Amino acid sequence: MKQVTSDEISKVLKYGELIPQMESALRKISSASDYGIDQPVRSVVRIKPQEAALGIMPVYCQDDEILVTKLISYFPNNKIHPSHHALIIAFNSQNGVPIAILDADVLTEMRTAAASAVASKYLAKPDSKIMAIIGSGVQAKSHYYALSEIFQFTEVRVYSRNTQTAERLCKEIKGVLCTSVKEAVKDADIITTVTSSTKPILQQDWIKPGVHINAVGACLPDSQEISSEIMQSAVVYVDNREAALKESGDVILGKAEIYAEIGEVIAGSKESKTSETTVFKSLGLAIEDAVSVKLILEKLT
Ligand SMILES: NC(=O)C1=CN([C@@H]2O[C@H](COP(=O)(O)OP(=O)(O)OC[C@H]3O[C@@H](n4cnc5c(N)ncnc54)[C@H](O)[C@@H]3O)[C@@H](O)[C@H]2O)C=CC1
Ligand SMILES: O=C([O-])C1=[NH+]CCC1
Repeated sequence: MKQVTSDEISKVLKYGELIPQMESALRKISSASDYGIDQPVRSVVRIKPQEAALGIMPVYCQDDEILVTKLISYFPNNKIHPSHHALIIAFNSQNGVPIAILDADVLTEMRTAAASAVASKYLAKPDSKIMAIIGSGVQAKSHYYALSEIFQFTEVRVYSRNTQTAERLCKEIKGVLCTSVKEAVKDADIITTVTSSTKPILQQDWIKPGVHINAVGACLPDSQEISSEIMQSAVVYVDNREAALKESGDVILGKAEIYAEIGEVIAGSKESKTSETTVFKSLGLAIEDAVSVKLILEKLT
């Protein structure tokens, strides 16, 4: 069985190729049976003393002949180690023989940002110039690079609870360090929330009408990143309805109505309402991991 490290993945996985794969995966999952996809909503084990979780994410896709499962741990209070650790096992979809085990940290970082880039392509205004990133961890950085493949930003603003990592990120991406969420999001065209906050950090009064928001954190039913007021007034898109209704505190506690899955917009069966305030609630799907694995294994062989 092949072993693939995150270093190898960093070398071969490029947003230019990953973003189109994510677009295709998101379209397919919204018509899952047409592509022979079996993807249950992930199982999540809660580790209460550490306010942590372990997710198990299997998927089979007949169309792409892929069968994988990801295991991902989420320990948001980690100080020395990163907050997420992921492994993927890929099986031969004809005979079930394991073919590869992948360190999936970089993969998760990149495919999540690539999915937000796809959502932003459809839901944000094409001439979006100002991006605000809330959070300064792994996903903050990857979202800057992935969205920059689609948009020509003239200003990227960063606010985070951790000033040190926010400063470091700003230095790398030539971003503007902000001292509050309110300051960061003022007049922003695209806002990406990538925090481990469990309480809403983004308020309606601070945002420009017509902004597009990628709500990427708060992937548990008792966590929120976006205020209920925004969730109830914006047009809400999700990666997967079933998952959002089970896993997203922003949807469940925010009492949001889901307008569409992003895959329905890609397929043309639902509108991309770019003139309105839009939220893409991302939870992360096993099919996103699966198509990334396929791309990586093709590159490595
Ligand atoms: N939707 C998806 O597919 C995925 C979602 N995620 C989620 O995205 C979020 C970010 O993930 P990573 O970047 O890997 O985590 P990370 O641990 O590297 O970074 C979290 C960041 O949030 C900041 N933060 C925490 N509370 C904050 C607050 N109240 N205000 C401002 N900043 C705050 C921290 O300072 C840190 O910079 C997590 O909630 C994670 O579970 C992660 C992977 C996939
Ligand atoms: O899809 C994913 O890998 C994750 N979603 C939330 C935390 C990790």
